Amino acid sequence: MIVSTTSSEPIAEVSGLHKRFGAVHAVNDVSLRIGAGETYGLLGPNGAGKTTTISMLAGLLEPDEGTVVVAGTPIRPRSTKGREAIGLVPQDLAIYPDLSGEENLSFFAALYGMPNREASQRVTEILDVIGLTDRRKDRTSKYSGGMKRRLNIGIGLLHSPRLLILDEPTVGVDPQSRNAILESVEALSGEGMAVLYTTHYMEEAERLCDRIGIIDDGTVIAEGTTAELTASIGEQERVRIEVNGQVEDAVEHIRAMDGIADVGADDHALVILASDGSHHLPAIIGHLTDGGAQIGSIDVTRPDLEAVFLHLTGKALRE
Ligand SMILES: Nc1ncnc2c1ncn2[C@@H]1O[C@H](COP(=O)(O)OP(=O)(O)OP(=O)(O)O)[C@@H](O)[C@H]1O
Repeated sequence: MIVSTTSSEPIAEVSGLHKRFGAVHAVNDVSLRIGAGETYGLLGPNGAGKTTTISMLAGLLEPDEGTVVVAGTPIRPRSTKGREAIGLVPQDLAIYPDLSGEENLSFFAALYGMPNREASQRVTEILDVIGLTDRRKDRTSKYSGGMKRRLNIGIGLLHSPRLLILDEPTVGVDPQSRNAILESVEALSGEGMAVLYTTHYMEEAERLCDRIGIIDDGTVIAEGTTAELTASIGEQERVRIEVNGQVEDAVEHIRAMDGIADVGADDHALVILASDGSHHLPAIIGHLTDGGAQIGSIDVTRPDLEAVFLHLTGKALRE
């Protein structure tokens, strides 16, 4: 298994977590570290153990075994110590439909015991981060599902946690809200927040996460950057070039280039496999056009996290 560690100040340190529900070993020896300013993605299908892991990380569920330390403080379910460092945004919404977005945030700020002046400034900041400033006065019963989800994230951010935990925050939200959520996470990470992001959408993990743990059946089966994970399965980039004219003569020439794994041809196209196929494109195109061929479409397919998951488990990430 690839294991990569963060180089920044560790904010979340999870070691050897186990949780069983009867015969189900929901979380089986999960360890991970997340540094300041780092977004860590826990990527896995439904039922893989993501929610159970973060419930233990946030101190809501007692692990059978293992330890959690956040911002230097051990987290234990029966103690509130260290909780102020954690912002947990669960899948379930906890907002009041009769209150506006702004009133919801102010209500939770008061609940956290924030002095009025500090609260009002923080609420303004949060509305900006989650992109709801212009809708702040509307009752949340009028909000779309995505806007409610964004407000839920805002509530998790009120007390300025060092670690923000988001449990599948974009499931069932409209594209505009989805984008707003991804942009908020990028901005928060840029400001130094550690983020744990669970998802079964590989595009989100690829876009947001500095490192990704792939979880299946309660076990993190691989961990690394997207590039490390895709490289680990030894799959190549596939470059398909549509060509008007003869391609057979070019096949041997391209095959002899350094770094080319294989070349195939049919009547109208060359298919080239290489670990860094796009890097070779200029030389390949130069060779083809010098030989009088006309180039049509060029299509580069890179191995992605879906391919990694399939390779490691024999299953598709999405059902
Ligand atoms: N309270 C519980 N009692 C019994 N089994 C549970 C409980 N919570 C979770 N499980 C089981 O543990 C396993 C992991 O569930 P978990 O919710 O952590 O997965 P997940 O990756 O978050 O998936 P999802 O996206 O569906 O929430 C599943 O088999 C689930 O049915």
